[in-house]
Amino acid sequence: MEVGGGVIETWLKKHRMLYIRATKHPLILSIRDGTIDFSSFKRWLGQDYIFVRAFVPFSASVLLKACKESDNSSDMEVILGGMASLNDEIAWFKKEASKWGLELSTIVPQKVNQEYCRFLESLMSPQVEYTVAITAFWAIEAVYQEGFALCLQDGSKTPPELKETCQRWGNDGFGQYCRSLQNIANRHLGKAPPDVVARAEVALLQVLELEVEFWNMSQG
Ligand SMILES: Cc1ncc(CO)c(N)n1
Repeated sequence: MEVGGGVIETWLKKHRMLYIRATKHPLILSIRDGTIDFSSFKRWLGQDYIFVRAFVPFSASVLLKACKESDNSSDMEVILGGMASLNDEIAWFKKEASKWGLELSTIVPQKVNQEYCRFLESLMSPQVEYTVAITAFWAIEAVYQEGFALCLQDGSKTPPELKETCQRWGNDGFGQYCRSLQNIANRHLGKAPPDVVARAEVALLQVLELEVEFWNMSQG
């Protein structure tokens, strides 16, 4: 509702090309036009399960920072809601993997995935400000929401086997959650000192670049 006119919107305009590379990646477009190679999807599924497991402690660290550093108690509730759906998401990955005949325990994280997980770990440090961490947190969720929502639009030819995956991140509820995160990030960016704002922008760019590489990796 408040979304618009904040620091985030300025950054999305400034870094539009990179944002589009992350949200309209050829792999996402191939899901939407139905030409996706299922072996790419399976590679993505296995790697993303590992990523999501690393995303859980990162989310917990953002929650902890919100409790310590935010002046608004609703921040904690929004982040907690996201964590609750992560619980469901992990169960979903297990079910989906068995559907595709993937043995999750045998999956080895690829280099890009390791890098992304290390980046999350670096943001978990207590020295990283809440404003920086929540900006990265928002970006990680928003890229998936925007990408997968594209695959659900009218006229998309998403294969029926992949509809559920697209629904998971592309649904309206997840979209609303991302807008809440965006509002939170904007509110904190609006009152943060310039050095913190600069670090949040760097974190956003790192997320977008890692997201592009994550899709590239999945495409093989
Ligand atoms: C790589 C990646 N980025 C973002 C999300 C969630 O938004 C995810 N599950 N995986």
